[in-house]
Amino acid sequence: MSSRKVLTLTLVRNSVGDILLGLKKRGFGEGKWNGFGGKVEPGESILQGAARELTEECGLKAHSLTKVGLLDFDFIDDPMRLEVHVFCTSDYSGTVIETEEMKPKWYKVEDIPFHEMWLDDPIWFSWYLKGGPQFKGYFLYKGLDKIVEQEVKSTDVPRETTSCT
Ligand SMILES: COc1nc(N)nc2c1ncn2[C@H]1C[C@H](O)[C@@H](COP(=O)(O)OP(=O)(O)OP(=O)(O)O)O1
Repeated sequence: MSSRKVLTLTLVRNSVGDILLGLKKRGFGEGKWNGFGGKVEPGESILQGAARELTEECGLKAHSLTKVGLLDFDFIDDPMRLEVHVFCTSDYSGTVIETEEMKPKWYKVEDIPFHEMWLDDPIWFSWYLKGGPQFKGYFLYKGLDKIVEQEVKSTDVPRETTSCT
């Protein structure tokens, strides 16, 4: 029987359009640049989980978050599906800090280091960057370094911005 883990992933852009990524220092995805996020904890909503993880991992407080997509990840020989809810925000306060989990850095969009990120990132990132309705992606990994099935498509669900206060 299969099971799933619900996670969040938040992409922050500043007033000049740069993207904040974090170098994961430990655990799953260690050594890769990614947005900020993690598991949704019991008793919190997905939005609350996304806001909490953002603060825990880079110090920023999101005032609102925009849901931009959903990514499902399966892994051959592992019954656990990862359901990753993708958010973005430019509505935040605070100072970016390095934490035990992440080393943050601002990137120009044209300099996003896809060669040091998850293999799926270059496939769905353009759906995030171009705006429009929410996207939905599916990836089947063999190990952590090979994708054997992939699909990203647009949904008819508009992006939705929700206040975090
Ligand atoms: C498999 O492909 C993935 N691609 C991308 N782009 N992002 C992924 C992938 N798998 C997981 N993620 C994201 C989802 C989360 O934002 C993090 C993983 O979070 P983590 O497992 O570290 O969750 P935490 O709750 O922070 O974990 P601990 O508190 O146990 O460290 O990566």
